[in-house]
Amino acid sequence: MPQKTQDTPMMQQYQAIKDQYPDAFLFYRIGDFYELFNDDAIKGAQLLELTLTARNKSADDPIPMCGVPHHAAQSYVDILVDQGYKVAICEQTEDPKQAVGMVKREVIQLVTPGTTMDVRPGAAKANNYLTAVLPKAGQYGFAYADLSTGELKVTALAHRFAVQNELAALSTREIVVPDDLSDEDAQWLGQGRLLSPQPAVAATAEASYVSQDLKDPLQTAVVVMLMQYLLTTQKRRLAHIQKAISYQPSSFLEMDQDARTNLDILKNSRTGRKADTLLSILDQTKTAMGGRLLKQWLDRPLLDLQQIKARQDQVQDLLDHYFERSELQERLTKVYDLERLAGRVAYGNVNGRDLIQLQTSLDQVPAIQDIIAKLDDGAFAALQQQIDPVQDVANLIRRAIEPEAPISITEGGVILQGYDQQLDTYRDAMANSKQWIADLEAKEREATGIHNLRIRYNKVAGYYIEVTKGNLDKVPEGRYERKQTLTNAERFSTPELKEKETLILTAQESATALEYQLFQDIRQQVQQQITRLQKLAAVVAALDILQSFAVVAENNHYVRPVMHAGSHAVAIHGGRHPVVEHVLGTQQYIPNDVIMQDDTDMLLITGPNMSGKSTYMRQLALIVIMAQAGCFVPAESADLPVFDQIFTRIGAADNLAAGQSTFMVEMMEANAALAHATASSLILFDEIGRGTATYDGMALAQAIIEYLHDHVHAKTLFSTHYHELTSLEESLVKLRNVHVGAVEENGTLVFLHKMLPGPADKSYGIHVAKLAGLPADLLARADTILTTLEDNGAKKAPALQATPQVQEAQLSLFEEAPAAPKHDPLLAKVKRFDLMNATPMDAMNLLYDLQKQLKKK
Ligand SMILES: Nc1ncnc2c1ncn2[C@@H]1O[C@H](COP(=O)(O)OP(=O)(O)OP(=O)(O)O)[C@@H](O)[C@H]1O
Repeated sequence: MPQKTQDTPMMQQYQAIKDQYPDAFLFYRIGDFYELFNDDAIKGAQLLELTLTARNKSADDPIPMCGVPHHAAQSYVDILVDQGYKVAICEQTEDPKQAVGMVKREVIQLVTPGTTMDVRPGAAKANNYLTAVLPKAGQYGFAYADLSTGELKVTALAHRFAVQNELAALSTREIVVPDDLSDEDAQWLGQGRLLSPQPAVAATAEASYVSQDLKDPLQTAVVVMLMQYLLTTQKRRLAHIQKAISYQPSSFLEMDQDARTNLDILKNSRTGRKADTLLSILDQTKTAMGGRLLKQWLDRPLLDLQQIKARQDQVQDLLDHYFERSELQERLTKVYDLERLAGRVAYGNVNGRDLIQLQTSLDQVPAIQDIIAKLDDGAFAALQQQIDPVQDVANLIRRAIEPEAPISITEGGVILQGYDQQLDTYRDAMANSKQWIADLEAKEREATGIHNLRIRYNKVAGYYIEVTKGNLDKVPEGRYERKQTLTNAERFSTPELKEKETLILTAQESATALEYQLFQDIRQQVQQQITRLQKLAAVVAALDILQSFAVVAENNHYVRPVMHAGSHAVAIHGGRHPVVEHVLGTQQYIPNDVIMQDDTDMLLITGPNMSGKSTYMRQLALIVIMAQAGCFVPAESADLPVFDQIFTRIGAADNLAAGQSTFMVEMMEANAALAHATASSLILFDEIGRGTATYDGMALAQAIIEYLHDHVHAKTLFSTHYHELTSLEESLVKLRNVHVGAVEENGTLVFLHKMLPGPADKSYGIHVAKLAGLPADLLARADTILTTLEDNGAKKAPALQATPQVQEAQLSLFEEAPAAPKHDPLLAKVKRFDLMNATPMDAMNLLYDLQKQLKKK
């Protein structure tokens, strides 16, 4: 009976390996291909658009199969990992020629979304963070690492909300979790992310090393868990992973997930791309490291006043020194990605060209030091001291590595002449022998009188003397040994030529082997210095950001904000939204003040849609973030406190996919602010309550305003279209009304995008309807209803204490239908008005009149 296909030795080996990686695609190497089998093949063929074939097609049990050529495998792996899958790379670990029976195979690496080292263009300026979350006794150990740069950070978080904020900040795609994670935790952690369970195992030497500075057992445990996962997937020593640094999210300006999305800091919330974000405006960095660090600075702005001022001093200094700044930029453009080069050195996949890039980068450092020395040493003294130029590594590479080194490190040509005596001896032997052969050719030509006699080399025949057919009669008898006959020529050898050939070939083989060994040795030496290289990379990255801030400040006319402690007062004059200003052009953008001294905690912003309320609110938050990141800000002047947190509820963010209604999300976000904000926080609430029926929405909005005003005291911008809320200014001492100005020009309403004191004129809505071309009698009817409503008591928001009158007002507030109007001379005037024959301007005049008289009342 024929053997079943699934039972062949190869398929048995395949299955044994596959069983160890049930949740990964197994790329199984056969010759020049990686093959996928069974379910992997069916799914893989679909995802990778490959042709699905079968192994042993004619058998009863053909096996589904598809494959990719090994040299193109990387891009296929990237596609799968991009979509959130894992890929196990299984190689042949012995030479098939030497194998007895089945060729040995082993998985050499498990590529996962959180561990992939994406080398595609554009990926350089982004970190790929693998996160680990370890819940224990109501707390969460939280660690993250970037495998390509070796960065490793850890913290302990007290609640889910904080974990979610951190996950959002890091845009993490994969979370390592304990293998006994509860279903409930798996549910919320796993939303849109891959969860990779890791069994608890004793810490290896590497895991102990990276966690050795940590004091908190939970933080140690989560770092060990993360490191063990890295070691199991990468299957090699990871010398470049840095010792874990413990941090507290609360030592930076914290932003909730909604704030990060809504403020378009790193990603545009509509497009998901970098264009039209704060990052895109501020990123004039020259190095990939600077680009990555800038994201971190914007993600985690500072709280420490001294640190903020220190950055500002440096930016100012670079602004004042134009020539030094240009020189610095020029140097920085020649610095390659030191962090990732260091990572590749540790990883063992560095080649000669990478080392040359490392040297070129290090060659810039002494010049950079000179430039900094010319700047104000007050601002740069600390940074200057931190620079270790690591010139020993640069010198080693300069002495050892061929500047035009080939990509391969196994075929020679990588190590420079003069670096190693033994290598030089081999090379001399090769060179001398080649000269000897050239001399032999001349000698033989003379001896035989064959002018076109040639000595040549090819891989199959080795060195040989070639004589064309016509000259064969001149070949000396006995001394030449026939090797090969061609149509037009004969090839010969001589004993002395054979001897030289052996000498040359062994010298070449020895030289190549020695070169490889020397290269590994140099790599080892560089690897010893990885920590120093990583430190240098961090300083260069910071310098790069500072010059970027200076360039942006100069080009965009930003000013240095004055930062103060001890009060939460805000005074921004002529503030601008950095991104909208960029999109509209400076000419088009209308600057606005934000003045909230100690007597004001809240600005209640009224104004119609599209008038610029959200832009105004976002503008404040972005100026705060920029200031606390150390950057200058788009304003004529800015005097700011240091905020501890930013909360936002802006726009119609819906989370329907997660099964929550828009209004529920709105309330949850509002709640996050109410629960966690302090007097040092900034809150932006845009039209809270509009997600539900008018009256309960308005009631909630008012209650939220009152709560924030009385209990939280955070600086708050609250925009609303409930005009009634503007009367709260009378009862809440720290609330001020502001509105967006508008003028009527030639019968149309034009928004000025200018914030002005006081509440908005409430009939804007009807004006806008008029602009939209609604019928005149409909508009007139709306006018009438408006007056009726207003008169009916819905005009004023209920006061704080529920006196009998107020209770009455509250009741009428919740009545659905307007009651009949009472007698009033103003109403009489409206009644008399001849709507059908009035111009829009007449209507405006009437309204103006009515309002004036009402205000007098
Ligand atoms: N200060 C400004 N100067 C110039 N144009 C502005 C300014 N502020 C806003 N705009 C323009 O007005 C448009 C609408 O602004 P924004 O979205 O802030 O309005 P809004 O009042 O919040 O509207 P909605 O209530 O519909 O969200 C913006 O896209 C921008 O083009």
